[in-house]
Amino acid sequence: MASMLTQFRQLGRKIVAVGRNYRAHAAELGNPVPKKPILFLKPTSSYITEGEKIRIPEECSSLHHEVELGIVISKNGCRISEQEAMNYVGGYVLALDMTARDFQDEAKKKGQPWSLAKGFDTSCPVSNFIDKDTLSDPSNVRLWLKVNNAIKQDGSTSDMIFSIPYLISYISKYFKLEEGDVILTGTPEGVGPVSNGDVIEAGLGDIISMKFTVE
Ligand SMILES: CC(=O)CC(=O)C(=O)O
Ligand SMILES: [Mg+2]
Repeated sequence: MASMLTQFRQLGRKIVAVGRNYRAHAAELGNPVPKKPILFLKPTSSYITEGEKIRIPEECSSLHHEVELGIVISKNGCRISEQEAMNYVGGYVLALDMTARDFQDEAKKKGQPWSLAKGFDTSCPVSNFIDKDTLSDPSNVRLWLKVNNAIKQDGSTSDMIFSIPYLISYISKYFKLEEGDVILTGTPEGVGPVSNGDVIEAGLGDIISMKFTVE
């Protein structure tokens, strides 16, 4: 299991991301609270790990940070029940769902997909793999993020609207989940812009932290 992070990158498995899974984040962007999970995909080419830089996409004028808990799937499954769901979790990663907010706002207005806003190269920085046993209660863990040492996001996964078992079950009704897939579970409030040269530091309680520079 220790090599799972390398493995999921090599497998090139999909990244399924959940939007608006925290009421306060939906409210801060003036979005309604969803009745069902909002899903979108990020390409595996968007992954970066520590040491690599976050690049502002061409013509983007508002690149936002979103800190999220990522679930790493350990085995293939379709139509997984909520009761069985946690048996499909191999571990976790701390992730940033970097978002070109101006692109997303424009896409929303025009009813277009979010692919460019969410899936550009370097839009999915991830931490080292976190073993399942290291995170005993993923439903109640602090998620925090600082920009240039100033705290911007400080939330808890206990505020998720849709639980981890529910998300795994819901997603697997539509997408076959495969070993190495990652589910990004949404961001708490406090999202905001970053600029060239900014240093983003994020953490999951005191279990893991990671640092990325914007360039
Ligand atoms: C408004 C969003 O970008 C949705 C999203 O990604 C989230 O984490 O919430
Ligand atoms: Mg997000």
